[in-house]
Amino acid sequence: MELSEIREKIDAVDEQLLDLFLQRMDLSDEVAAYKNAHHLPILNKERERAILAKVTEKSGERERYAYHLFSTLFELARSRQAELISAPTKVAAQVRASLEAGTSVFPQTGLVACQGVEGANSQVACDRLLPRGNIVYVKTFQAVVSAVESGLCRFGVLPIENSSNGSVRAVYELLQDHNLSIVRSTRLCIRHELLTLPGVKMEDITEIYSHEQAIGQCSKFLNSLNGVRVIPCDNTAMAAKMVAEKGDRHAAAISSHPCAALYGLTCLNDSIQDSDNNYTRFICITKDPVIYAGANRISLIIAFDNRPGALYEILSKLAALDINMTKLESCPVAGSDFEFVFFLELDASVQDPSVLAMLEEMERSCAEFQFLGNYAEV
Ligand SMILES: C=C(O[C@@H]1C=C(C(=O)O)C=C[C@H]1O)C(=O)O
Repeated sequence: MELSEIREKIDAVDEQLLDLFLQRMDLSDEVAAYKNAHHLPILNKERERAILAKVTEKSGERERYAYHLFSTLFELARSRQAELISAPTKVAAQVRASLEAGTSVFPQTGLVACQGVEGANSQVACDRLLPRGNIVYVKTFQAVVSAVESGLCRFGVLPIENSSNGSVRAVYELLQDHNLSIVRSTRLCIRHELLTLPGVKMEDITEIYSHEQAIGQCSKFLNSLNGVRVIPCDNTAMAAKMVAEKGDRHAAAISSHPCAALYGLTCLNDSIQDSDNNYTRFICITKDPVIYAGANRISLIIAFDNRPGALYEILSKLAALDINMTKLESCPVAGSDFEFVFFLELDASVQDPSVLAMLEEMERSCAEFQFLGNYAEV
């Protein structure tokens, strides 16, 4: 048979398939109405198992394809039924409320909580995220969160991931434990310099201070040194400030370029990071779940019940809507028996009703679902 002839036949089968699929979905809608009237649950595992047994028996050597097709049909029927009869989910209701409040333009001014001191990478990020904001410096990531939660600052800026070191776990943990929204993000190219008091030579150094993230990003340089103690501190700019204030000629700081001039230090080596493509993403957080105009990125934290295909179901929904996933990272839950949560980022906007419907479906099917925000990267 010619290819064109075979394809004609496939077209005819597809037409029947589509017709039958729509008929099946109509019947499933009727089942939904019945279940609603009789207070029955949507999922009926026994019925699904019985259908699968019949289908696989009739499909011979192609049983696994038939199994997969019918499992997908059930999944579609159940998600349509949930759409018809379930109350809106918590997150979807909250997102709709944010949208109904009207999307506003990102504010130009306001107090911003920033971890560190002048010259910190977070400060450069603050200037990028809110060029006309007023910075309030605090000591820790937790203090940034508290400043925003208490209303002291309208905004807070935190590092969320680095291209060499991955996610900043401490920040994700704070986002999991507090009800905050991401309203903007930005990406900075980070260079690390080795700063000392003027006149200090490499061989004089016995102690190097910096933030844990920076230490991780300069591991090759640090491993090449002998007899040097590496001491983590709160912030790269604080490390520079400390070396300057102590006046210790055996100490050095891993810090950013502006800190040399800011704290009267000299640069001994102007590029000690493992990779020259070293980027850190920073987020701007608020207390209220606001979605500003131009939002095109969604951040989520989700967890599944431990069952086959759970992650696949989520990914297939994204693929069906042609949504690009820019991040998928699994993170072990501390103190659990190998349970994981997933950090997800999507190129999508909740202004698109099909995206919002998909998030609602995800919320229904996931054991844990946290919507961190829909925002623009600047
Ligand atoms: C359609 C129904 O609801 C769900 C979907 C099923 C299906 O698509 O065949 C089967 C059982 C239920 O989990 C039903 O209960 O019959």
